[in-house]
Amino acid sequence: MTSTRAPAVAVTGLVKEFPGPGGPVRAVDGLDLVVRPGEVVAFLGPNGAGKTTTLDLVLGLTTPTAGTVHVFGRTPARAVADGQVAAALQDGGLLRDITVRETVEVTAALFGRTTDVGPELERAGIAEIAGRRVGRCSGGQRQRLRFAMALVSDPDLLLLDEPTTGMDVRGRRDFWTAIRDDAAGGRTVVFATHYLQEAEAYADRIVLVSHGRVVADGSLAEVRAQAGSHDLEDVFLALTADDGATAGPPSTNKGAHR
Ligand SMILES: Nc1ncnc2c1ncn2[C@@H]1O[C@H](COP(=O)(O)OP(=O)(O)OP(=O)(O)O)[C@@H](O)[C@H]1O
Repeated sequence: MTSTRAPAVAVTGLVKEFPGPGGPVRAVDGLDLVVRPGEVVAFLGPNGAGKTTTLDLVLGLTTPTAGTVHVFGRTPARAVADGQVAAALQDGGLLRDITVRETVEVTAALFGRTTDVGPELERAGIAEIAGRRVGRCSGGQRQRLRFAMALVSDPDLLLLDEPTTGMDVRGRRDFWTAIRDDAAGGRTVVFATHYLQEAEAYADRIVLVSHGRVVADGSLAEVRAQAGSHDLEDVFLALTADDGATAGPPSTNKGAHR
């Protein structure tokens, strides 16, 4: 990891529109966000709020309709190419016919790394299934594999989109222990989740988005105070009250145009 004084993420006036049959769909609608190095930030919001789209923009996977994104003061593309930012995404493509170890080795090779990937396999809790073909891995094991792949470049910033979906109880506990250890070592982590208890337990800061905008941002205590409730679920429901009517079902078109 390298150290730098620029914000880990600096997003200003971010807008992303996708073409839709009834006109453009505004997935991100003027989002501002600054993440400081070393923070662990939970990105919360209802289905369709724009979380994944924002993470994709920070990774440079899509280009903004308007606004700017900087990662450690650089373009996302530059930061990704240098391995300064890495991600474990929900639907990152995996090759079914190679093994878990080979998958991580291929990822490491992309960064010119030839050293053993054993430490990453250990850290992600998949050393014991290193020889298993990806196609035979469970959903939770694939999530762990995506995590191992994200670790190979020793990124300063880790973006995680619903990282523990499909993981069992021990898997979640081990995963968050690894993440907190990383954060203690200086790594910045931004994770999107629907598990509010994970946000409460593991994030330094909570950013709640609704309709592509930030509607609450602060420590758990600050966000609770903003909504006047001690219960994060109540806070979430109060601050996203108008989402249910418009957000519709979980976005099923993820990746369709990406
Ligand atoms: N490639 C795309 N083409 C068209 N619309 C899209 C595309 N990607 C996302 N959208 C739309 O943009 C909005 C935001 O989607 P996004 O996936 O960012 O939400 P999310 O907060 O990650 O949701 P979830 O919690 O369901 O994962 C949704 O209305 C979605 O349907």
